[in-house]
Amino acid sequence: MPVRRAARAAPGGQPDGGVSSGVGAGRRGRSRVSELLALEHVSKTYRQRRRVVVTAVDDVSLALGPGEILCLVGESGSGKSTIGRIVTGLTAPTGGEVRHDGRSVSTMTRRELRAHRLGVQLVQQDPFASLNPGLTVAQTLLAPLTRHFGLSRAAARERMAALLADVGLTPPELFGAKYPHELSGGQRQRVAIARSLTVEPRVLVADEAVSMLDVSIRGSVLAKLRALCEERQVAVLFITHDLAVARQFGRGHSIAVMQHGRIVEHRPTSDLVAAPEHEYTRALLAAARHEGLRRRAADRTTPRRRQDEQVDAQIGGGHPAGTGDAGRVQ
Ligand SMILES: Nc1ncnc2c1ncn2[C@@H]1O[C@H](COP(=O)(O)OP(=O)(O)OP(=O)(O)O)[C@@H](O)[C@H]1O
Repeated sequence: MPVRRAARAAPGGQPDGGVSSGVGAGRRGRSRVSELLALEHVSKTYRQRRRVVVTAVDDVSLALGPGEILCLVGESGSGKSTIGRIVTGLTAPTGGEVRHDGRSVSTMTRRELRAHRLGVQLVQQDPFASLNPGLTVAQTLLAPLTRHFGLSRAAARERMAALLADVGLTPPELFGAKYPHELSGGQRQRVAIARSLTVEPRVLVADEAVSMLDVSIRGSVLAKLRALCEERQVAVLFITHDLAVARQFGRGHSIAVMQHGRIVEHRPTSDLVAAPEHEYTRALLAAARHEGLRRRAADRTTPRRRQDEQVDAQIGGGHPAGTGDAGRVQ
């Protein structure tokens, strides 16, 4: 199926009218001065006993510039995580090319590959599974700081305290001494975000990074993540099955919708939400609206706080970088 030509959101959120997914995206991506990371006609098939079992990703092209957010949305099994794994270098594509700073990952030396993998960090769905249960928060954060940057113990501790403050976990002495099981889900995910930032990545792949969190704290974690990435000009590939979350997190940037391993629509967030062009996008939007109405109705019958509105306010409220809900620990 041909992929639509689509305008992309440039850093800062202004669509530049170019093509960023599907046929032609790579050509344009190569000419972009600000291209940081790009997939060009990437495919991934999984085989079993030499037989093709599934085409998880089929001819996908996309590009990310510094500080740019691209939300990848689609139903379960559409290939989102496979793209995330390809971008982070955890999975090799079976076709196409991945470029970092204009260099093809497939031709990189071992040293360059190491730098590529450090520069593209993954924040996963389950922070419990991604944090070592036997290490305190301080041990988790100090290791990369001393190992990769060769910082002295004192300098690493100072940097760790700043990172914990950045994700709203203060005082650092209190949180540094805790093990993952002594933290709430929201706190664990903040530690996972802080850890991914220790190596000063240029790209973050957030794969369903908040979907296990209670809706009441989801917004604050997303607001924190967005503010940090804006402040550091880190590009984000934000993977989610939830179009409502993508709409909020990707405001001013762009959304790519995936179905059966292909990107069927990739446009600036506001345009895609206001006038979806693909039938599948329209179905996703209708489902998101239905879910929103259902939650609001449930809120009216429950004297609890209106969580959806709270999430909207937290995500859309434009917390100043580095503040957000700092000091209000979830
Ligand atoms: N290691 C693997 N071996 C074989 N098939 C795989 C493997 N990993 C993924 N797949 C298949 O590839 C397809 C895409 O999977 P992927 O995890 O990328 O989808 P997804 O959109 O991220 O789904 P979800 O939202 O449920 O995580 C699915 O059909 C899945 O079963």
